[in-house]
Amino acid sequence: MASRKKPNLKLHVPEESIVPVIPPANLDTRTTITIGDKTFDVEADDLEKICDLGRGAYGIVEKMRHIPSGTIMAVKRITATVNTQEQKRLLMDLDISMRSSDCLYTVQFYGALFREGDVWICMEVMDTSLDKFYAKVYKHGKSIPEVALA
Ligand SMILES: Nc1ncnc2c1ncn2[C@@H]1O[C@H](COP(=O)(O)OP(=O)(O)OP(=O)(O)O)[C@@H](O)[C@H]1O
Repeated sequence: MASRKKPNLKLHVPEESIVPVIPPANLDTRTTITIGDKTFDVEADDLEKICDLGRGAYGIVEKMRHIPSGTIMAVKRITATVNTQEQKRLLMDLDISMRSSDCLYTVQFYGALFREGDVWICMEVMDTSLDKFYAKVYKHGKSIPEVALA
């Protein structure tokens, strides 16, 4: 069998861009968001749903407009029940979002807030996601290069 050269799929993330962030112990019903040079307060009541973006194992993701500023964002809504496993999962999700907020290869995390027991994670909207894009690529008989997938 011919030997295949292993592709270099390592992503190079500069050390200084990895900033450890501790998830907030008390999420509030509002959060302060900074996008570029604009900073504003976001309250769940100021967010209106535009459409559904998708559904994950622990929450639904919706495209929303922050009415006062006109900012469009993706909001992942996770129902916080008393189930500790779910709480853990939720905090892990938040933690990952926050930790990776400076990574070039992930969406920008804007902030999180509590809404009637649910946690809303606000983030940058992607043009598409791998699950949707992959289906299009496959339909056209194409493939995604491994380096892009990595
Ligand atoms: N920032 C975003 N912009 C656009 N679409 C998004 C965004 N985040 C999630 N989605 C869409 O919503 C779907 C569900 O997202 P979610 O993060 O909940 O999925 P998951 O990682 O597959 O699930 P889970 O983390 O619950 O196991 C995604 O597959 C994607 O299609």
